[in-house]
Amino acid sequence: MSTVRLRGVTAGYPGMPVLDCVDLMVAAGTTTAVLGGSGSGKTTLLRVVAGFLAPTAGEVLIGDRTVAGPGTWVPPEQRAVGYVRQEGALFPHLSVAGNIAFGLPWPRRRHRDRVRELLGLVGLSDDVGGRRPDQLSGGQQQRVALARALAPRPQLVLLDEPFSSLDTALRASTRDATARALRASGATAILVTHDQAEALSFADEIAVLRAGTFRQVAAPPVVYGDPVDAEVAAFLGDAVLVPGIAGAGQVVCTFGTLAVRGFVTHGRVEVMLRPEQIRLTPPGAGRVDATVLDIAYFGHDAVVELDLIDDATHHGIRARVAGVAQPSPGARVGLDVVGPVRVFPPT
Ligand SMILES: Nc1ncnc2c1ncn2[C@@H]1O[C@H](COP(=O)(O)OP(=O)(O)OP(=O)(O)O)[C@@H](O)[C@H]1O
Repeated sequence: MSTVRLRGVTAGYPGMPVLDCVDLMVAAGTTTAVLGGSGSGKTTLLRVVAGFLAPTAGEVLIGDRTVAGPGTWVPPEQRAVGYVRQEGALFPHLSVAGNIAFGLPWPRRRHRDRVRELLGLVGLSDDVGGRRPDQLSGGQQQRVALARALAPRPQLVLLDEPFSSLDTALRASTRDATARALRASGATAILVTHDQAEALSFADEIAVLRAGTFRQVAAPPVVYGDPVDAEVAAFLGDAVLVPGIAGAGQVVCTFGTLAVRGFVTHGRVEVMLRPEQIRLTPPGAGRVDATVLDIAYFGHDAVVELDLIDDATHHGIRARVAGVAQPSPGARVGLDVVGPVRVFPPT
């Protein structure tokens, strides 16, 4: 396992700049999820780290070794990096065992014990080894692709949206098996995804990529609870945004006076809270009253759309509540706010 560092990396394609002076540090044995929208440069970043694309500026270090930088270029096959793609890209003519053994150094390709160990590592039984890839489910194929990538004990594993082609149930189980296998192997990993929930649940750190640069790199609870700006907040999940006046650790807004987390700019601000911070009460028993407009029921919880009128201005507010007791559209309810909120300079 190795620490991975990108320092001032700029990269792209002819006439198409993509990454602009990007810095990133992934500590040895940890997983960082690079989260970004379509076309934000996630795959380009992985290609630079793997050695399929040379940066035009900056350097990439894997462990203590510079693998790309001014005057330095280590080809992909000498970087000890495993790569798992969206579709596992298994060799169709080889058995599962043959696919995994393909990832082993040549003299060890006949080592059945290592293949068995790798199957166990990704949560597959021995008898799967004799099957062809087309006799496996999509989730099993992705696990085999991971086993093949882990076979040569790489310093670093790069995962390019490896769960995106799987349905919801298979995605969760394959993701858990992958996380367990990575932890057990001790590999450093970079996962790219555009799925917020996946990034939040899978990684030790999240790096939010927008417009060619990292807007925030931090642990999942920090990027979710303390996003650097309203754009990152909205990218990480549902965000309730209302105007307010801030000062001395608190903010006055349509919900009344609320405690603020983190640094507080004084004066006009945008107040951000998450829908699960809003608790519904009987009318008159909360901080303010609102009218229920609509409810989206998801089983485990429900999202309640509310109309909150403050000083003749209507605010559309979203609350996430437990799925059992929901109000009906048209009902009046009270609203309470749980925990501190975040404030940003007004846009
Ligand atoms: N080979 C290429 N030649 C020219 N432009 C490219 C090439 N590959 C990607 N691009 C462009 O570079 C930008 C970043 O692409 P990249 O594939 O890194 O994005 P991404 O974040 O992985 O997107 P997605 O989530 O849709 O896969 C996009 O605008 C894309 O069109």
